[in-house]
Amino acid sequence: MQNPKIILLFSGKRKSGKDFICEQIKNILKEECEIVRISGPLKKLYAKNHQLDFKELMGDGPYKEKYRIDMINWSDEVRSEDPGYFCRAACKDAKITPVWIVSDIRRKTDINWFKENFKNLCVLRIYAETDVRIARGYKYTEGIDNVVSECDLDDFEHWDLQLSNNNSDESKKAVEQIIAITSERIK
Ligand SMILES: Nc1ncnc2c1ncn2[C@@H]1O[C@H](COP(=O)(O)OP(=O)(O)OP(=O)(O)O)[C@@H](O)[C@H]1O
Repeated sequence: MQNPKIILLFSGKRKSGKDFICEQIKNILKEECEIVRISGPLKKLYAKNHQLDFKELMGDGPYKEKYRIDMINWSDEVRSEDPGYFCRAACKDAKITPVWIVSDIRRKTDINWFKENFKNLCVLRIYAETDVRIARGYKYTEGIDNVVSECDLDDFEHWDLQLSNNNSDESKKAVEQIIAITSERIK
C-alpha cells in the first residue's frame, strides 16, 4: 500500500475537541489508522530552534499555551517560504495505514496541499459552543484567536461532515458518523 485509502482532515476552533474525537476514532480503528499531527514536525523544529521541551509542547496544558503565539508567528514565516512544509513533513514521518486521521488542519493551504497530493479526502469540521470551550480551558487571546491560523477556515464551505461536540452524546454520534463514512468510502 503506497498511500492511505482515506484521509480524514479535522479542523475546529480551539478546544472544540478535535484531539478528543480523533483519539476516540483511533480507539475504534486501532492499527487500521494512524493519527497524523501537522503540529508534530512544527513543534519539533520549533522546540529544537528554541531549546524547548517537545513533549510538553505536544500536550494540551499551559506549556503549549505559553508558546502558542510565538509558535504561530514563527511557523507563518516558514510557511511564507513553503506553504506545504509542515504537511509534507508530517506525512513523510507517518506510517502508511488504511486510514489517516489528520487532527489539526488550520488553513485552506493545508487542505489544498492534501488535495494536490492525495485522493479520497474527507474534510471535517468539529464545533462546540463557546461556553463549552471555555469550560475546557479556552480563553480568548489576541494574537491567537483573531489570526489566520485560527480563523482561515471559518469561511470554508466545502466540508464533507460538520459535527457538534458539546457533550458525550454528541461526541458518540460524531464518532459513529465518522466511522460509517470511513467504512463506506474504503469498501
Ligand atoms: N465530548 C467530550 N467529552 C468530554 N471531554 C471532552 C469532549 N471533547 C473534548 N473534551 C476535553 O476538552 C479538552 C479539549 O479538547 P481537545 O484537546 O480535544 O481540543 P482541541 O480542539 O484539540 O484543542 P486545541 O485546538 O487547543 O488543540 C480536553 O481536555 C478533552 O479531553
